[in-house]
Amino acid sequence: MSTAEKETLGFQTEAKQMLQLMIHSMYSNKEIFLRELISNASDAADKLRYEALADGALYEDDPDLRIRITLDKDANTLTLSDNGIGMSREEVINNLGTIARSGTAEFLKNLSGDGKKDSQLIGQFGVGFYSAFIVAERVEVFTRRAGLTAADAVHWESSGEADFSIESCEKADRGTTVILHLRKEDIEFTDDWRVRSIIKKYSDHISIPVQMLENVPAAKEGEEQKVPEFEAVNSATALWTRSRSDVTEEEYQAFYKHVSHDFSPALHWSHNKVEGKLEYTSLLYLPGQAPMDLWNRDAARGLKLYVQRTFIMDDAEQFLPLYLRFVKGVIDSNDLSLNVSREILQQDPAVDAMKSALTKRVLDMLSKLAKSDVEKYQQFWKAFGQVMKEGPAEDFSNKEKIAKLLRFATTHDNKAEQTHSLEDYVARMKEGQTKIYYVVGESHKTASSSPHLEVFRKKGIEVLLLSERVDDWLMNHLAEFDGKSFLDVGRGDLDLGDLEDEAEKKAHEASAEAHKDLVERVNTVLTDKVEKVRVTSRLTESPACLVVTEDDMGAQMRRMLEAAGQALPPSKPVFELNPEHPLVLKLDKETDEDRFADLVGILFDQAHLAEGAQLDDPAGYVHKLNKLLLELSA
Ligand SMILES: Nc1ncnc2c1ncn2[C@@H]1O[C@H](COP(=O)(O)OP(=O)(O)OP(=O)(O)O)[C@@H](O)[C@H]1O
Repeated sequence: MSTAEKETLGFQTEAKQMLQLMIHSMYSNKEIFLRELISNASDAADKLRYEALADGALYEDDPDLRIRITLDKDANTLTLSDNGIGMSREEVINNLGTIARSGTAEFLKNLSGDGKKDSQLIGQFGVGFYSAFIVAERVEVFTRRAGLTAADAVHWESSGEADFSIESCEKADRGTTVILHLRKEDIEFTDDWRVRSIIKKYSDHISIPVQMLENVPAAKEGEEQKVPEFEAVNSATALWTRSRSDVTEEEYQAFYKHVSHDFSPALHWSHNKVEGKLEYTSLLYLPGQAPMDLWNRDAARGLKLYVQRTFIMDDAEQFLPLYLRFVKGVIDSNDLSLNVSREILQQDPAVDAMKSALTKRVLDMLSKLAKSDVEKYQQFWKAFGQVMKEGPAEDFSNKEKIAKLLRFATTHDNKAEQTHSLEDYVARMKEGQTKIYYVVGESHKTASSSPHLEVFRKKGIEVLLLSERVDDWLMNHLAEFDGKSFLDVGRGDLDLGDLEDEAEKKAHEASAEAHKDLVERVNTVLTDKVEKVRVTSRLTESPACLVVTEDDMGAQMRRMLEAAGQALPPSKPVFELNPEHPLVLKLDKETDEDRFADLVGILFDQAHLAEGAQLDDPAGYVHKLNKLLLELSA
């Protein structure tokens, strides 16, 4: 087929669904389409400037980059035209033909049908160009890539339903023109005043002029009518180059939406000019919500990099560590060369120095926020706490700082929300307590009802309740806080240090001695399954529990690695019995060895269940239990 012929191509199935959803959920905030289109045009100008660094001819005698918006009340159209990089035919198909990106199916599953919530989600997913269909029943794009000939231009058209068409056309000037054929009910977007106010509201920070035709008064009799010229509607200076005191909160928020493609407002930001050995400006934002792809480690991340006001690249991930991948923003450096590449960034010592300064900047911003606005900090922690927990392993030098930013659920209030800092914990430590105790469970419920907590509850000692996958990993790297080491209460011998008095220690030794025979009998039954059996003082209500040996990995870590398909050496737990418990007392008196073995088996399996573990032989457990129940009722 010759490229001049008109070709009609279909959107993917999911794409249709996305478009419909977007049109319906954005009806209360229609005007954002203009922000999205201006944002794309501004990115196109940035890209042209960047490519022109290597090939000045791309400017084609038209170096003044700008965006123009024209309105036609009669035709009911809004036209947005830029002289940026433009698109080739292939780029048009790739960029405007695939609404559905990776994760669309997953995303669609998350929708609730509640317009307000869904519109937030759609924003998070990023609708970009397609937001044009919120107000337009038909959209046409005429585009020519810089460097190609006028005959290489492309005309794209769609009514946002099943398909779009694409054909070759002539376009003398480089760049992209988007024509929105507005719906009847959206005629307001041909109103000059209305459109100007939207530009001021959302796009004032765009660094190139967004122009509209000036309003000229009708000529008086005998005078010549003045022809209107294009004039800039926005202030057209890169926002980060302005001084902090000159930028309003609304402007910072509008700029955030431009750099992050996030529809919801930023939570907080930090804007700084650094002078001295290294000279750069940074504007770093904390998003208010986690993006869809936060857990995809290959997803785009990092800052927009500018060198001396010239856009160089999106997603410059070299300037922040992975655990701060949620931070969005801009860095503008005076020290890097304009033809810097990702490879060069990786080797440049100036980049390392900037990375450590920016990391410190983000951690300081977080610690200030935690002090000044607890509610906002909690919102941050809810969205990004799990990512922050990767910090101590990745960034050893800032371990102490990160540790102060961590928040935990604890037995202080037993709530699932992670609201307690380690500093709070330390301040509440008992006299004589030298360790920070924690328990790890599959869920908050399992952790908070773990039998290992019984003695701690009795003594009023606070324990951190950990239940996220990353927690075991975090604890392995944290090791200590404020000179106090962390101790997993489900691991090794119970070590209460000075929290246990002499009399208690003596009583425990005496009990161990008194139950030597019982321990030996239980050991014989479980011999292949346990490392060891012993009596315990950590239980007050449960008859028995499992303990991980000192040098074994935690049960949670083990389950995680096994789920990932790793073959692990078998591990055997220590089985601890509560000698005060009526069931254990009964066990001690049991003379029938078969029944004794069944009862031991049940206690052993129950100890697994209390940990949230799966039983190796659930049917065997049920069988043993039913047998005992029948004997009981006989
Ligand atoms: N005016 C334009 N000039 C050149 N390319 C454009 C223009 N508008 C859109 N594009 C291309 O189309 C792509 C898709 O645009 P779209 O707005 O849908 O997504 P995006 O800007 O990449 O991300 P987001 O959806 O988060 O806004 C852009 O990445 C860009 O390559």
